[in-house]
Amino acid sequence: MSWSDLIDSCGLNVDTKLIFIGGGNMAGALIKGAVNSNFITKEDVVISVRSNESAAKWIKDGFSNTFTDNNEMLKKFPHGVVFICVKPQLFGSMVDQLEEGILYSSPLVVSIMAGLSTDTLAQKLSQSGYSHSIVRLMPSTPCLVGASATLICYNSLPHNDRLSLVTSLAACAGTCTILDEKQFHAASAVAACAPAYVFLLIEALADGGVLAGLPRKDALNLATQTFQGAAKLVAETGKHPGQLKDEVCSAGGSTIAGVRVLEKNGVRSALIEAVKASTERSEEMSRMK
Ligand SMILES: NC(=O)C1=CN([C@@H]2O[C@H](COP(=O)(O)OP(=O)(O)OC[C@H]3O[C@@H](n4cnc5c(N)ncnc54)[C@H](OP(=O)(O)O)[C@@H]3O)[C@@H](O)[C@H]2O)C=CC1
Ligand SMILES: O=C(O)[C@@H]1CCC=N1
Repeated sequence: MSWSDLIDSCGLNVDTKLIFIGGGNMAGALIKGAVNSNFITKEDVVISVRSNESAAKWIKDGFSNTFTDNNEMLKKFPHGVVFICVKPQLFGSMVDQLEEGILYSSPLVVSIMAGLSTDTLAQKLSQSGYSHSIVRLMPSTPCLVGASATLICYNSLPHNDRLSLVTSLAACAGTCTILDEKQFHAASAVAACAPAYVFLLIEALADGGVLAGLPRKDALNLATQTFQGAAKLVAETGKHPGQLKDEVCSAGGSTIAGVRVLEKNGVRSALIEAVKASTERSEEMSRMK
């Protein structure tokens, strides 16, 4: 189903837009992924950014409804589903600059901001006249290629099947998992932060190939395909990754020699600690005012 079919089935006006406050890396991946998968068109999208430079880029990419003034945008499009995509640290000041009651007619507000809880969001957004459900969406940049493990939670179920607007957006960008907000910090670390860990691992694997004499381009292609292949094998066989690792390691062979070095250097522990640190930082951000 496309966005226009969905808004019709939710009883919303045919002109209901997706309004993005913030059009940076994450909103960009989400929007462009959804356009590429034909879930939305560029005309369905309205975006606000802070700088003229960013606005010019969006307009050049064919998103003509781009603004640098949130009040002007929300007055022109008062009935849109609003996605808040600014950095969490800027949320408070962004809302303080909105005119009182300006979100009164929005059918749904969705936050992609890390950390900030639905309670914090609901409390702050009430000054802008918003009093419906708050949905949190935690995508990752692989949205751009339809391969994000996106998370969703909410403080109360949006009425008239409006949650489907968000689950469908997530589903067109990969997988969509609805969970309890209590699990959101940990799940965000594994699903939304960890792509950065994996990019680092791919880069390091390629560096190893270069050290061993491969041309950089070949090393990077091989490392990328290796990660893709290994992830696909886990997903499609359902086998435990430990068993799949054992199936690669021949007795006295070359793989176990490399595995020994990974274990000696604490790669397992480093990943575990990284998830713990990202989870704790997200919890810390939730306490920001
Ligand atoms: N990056 C990621 O992988 C993920 C990020 N997130 C969340 O997404 C949010 C955005 O992150 P990310 O995209 O990486 O950050 P970016 O810095 O790339 O983007 C932030 C955007 O917000 C805009 N902006 C800043 N202030 C305002 C304002 N007052 N009104 C309108 N727009 C404004 C900026 O405009 P300008 O371009 O002009 O500076 C920019 O386009 C964060 O809350 C983050 O927690 C969630 C999941 C994954
Ligand atoms: O680093 C961050 O805070 C955001 C949230 C998840 C991914 N990037």
